[in-house]
Amino acid sequence: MTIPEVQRVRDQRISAVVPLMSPALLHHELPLTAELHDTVLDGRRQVEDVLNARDPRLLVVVGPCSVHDPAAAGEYADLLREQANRLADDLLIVMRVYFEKPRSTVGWKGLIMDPALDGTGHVGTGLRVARKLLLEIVGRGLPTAVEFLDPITPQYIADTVAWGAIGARTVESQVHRQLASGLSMPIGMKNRPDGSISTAIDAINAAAVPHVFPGIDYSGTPAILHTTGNPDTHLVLRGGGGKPNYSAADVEHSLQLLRKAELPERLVIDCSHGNSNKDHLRQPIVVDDVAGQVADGQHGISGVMLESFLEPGRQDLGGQLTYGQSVTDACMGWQPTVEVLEKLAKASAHRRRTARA
Ligand SMILES: O=C[C@H](O)[C@H](O)COP(=O)(O)O
Ligand SMILES: C=C(OP(=O)(O)O)C(=O)O
Repeated sequence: MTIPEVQRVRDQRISAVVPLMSPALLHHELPLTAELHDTVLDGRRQVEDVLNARDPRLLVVVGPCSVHDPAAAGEYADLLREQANRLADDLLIVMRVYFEKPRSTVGWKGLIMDPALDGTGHVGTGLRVARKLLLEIVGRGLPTAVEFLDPITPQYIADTVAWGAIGARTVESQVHRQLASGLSMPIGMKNRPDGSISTAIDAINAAAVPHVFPGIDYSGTPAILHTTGNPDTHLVLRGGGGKPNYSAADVEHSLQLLRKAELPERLVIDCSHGNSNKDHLRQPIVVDDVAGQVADGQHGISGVMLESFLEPGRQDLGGQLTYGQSVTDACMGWQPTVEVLEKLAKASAHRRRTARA
């Protein structure tokens, strides 16, 4: 085939191809120092210990729905760090530092895909900004959590992450299950947006075993990746299908499904999304219920997820932005977040004390 013939069939809907630095180049520019490396490993070990009941604390994955302004996320991390230290006997606090947003249809896809927030899609800049912020947050001693959405991005940032999620919209995808099987940290599998829990259980089983699939290596070269399987995946209940699924009966039902599938009986409850009907004012109501279950000795609840930022609510992109307010889902403001964390710490302390007695 001549080159013009190839060009008539190839890349017919690609309007531009822009070079992107390799993961190795970005790591060289923004390295994970030996000290930060130990902090990441320690954060992952603590999450694993909570999930495997070697540590009686409650895992709390908390932070903005998405990062759109690294300065505001950094300020939030400073505040959260104080709470993480203060409540460390009872809670293992991990900050949501979410850069990739899966959309139901279309919308802003997060800071990695669109760091200028205007659809220009400077992914190289997005990866650089994301890695820099993750390193800064790890440098404050806070473990970080992200959703892994694109199968290429983990090579650029996953070394900074202590807990990862496969989201409700991708939990049925083989690509994401394969990815989870090779990721180095515990991964939460969310129930599907229609509420299906069995799909997340299938994902846990699929990610637990080795897979072979094409991807890129650290140098950015196409490679066939052979994974070992991830033993630290777990269910995340986020509500769905128009119904919440955080009640004591829902939790018991999910634990039964896990038992039937011969999987560890542990789960995380996302107090936002389908469990709050995306109303940030409902998150504390969900927390009240979940804290009650924990205090009553429900050991199947390993953790909770909260969406929280400096300012309550949400705003649309496009106009003058309010500092510290979410541009995706509505978040609790800072003060209610502190109150909710205290409530969860008390519940966790009570569960630990009564288990010992
Ligand atoms: O967490 C954020 C959103 O719930 C998710 O990205 C889907 O958002 P959308 O339904 O507004 O697209
Ligand atoms: C998109 C998210 O959640 P879900 O996949 O549950 O909708 C999220 O946690 O940001």
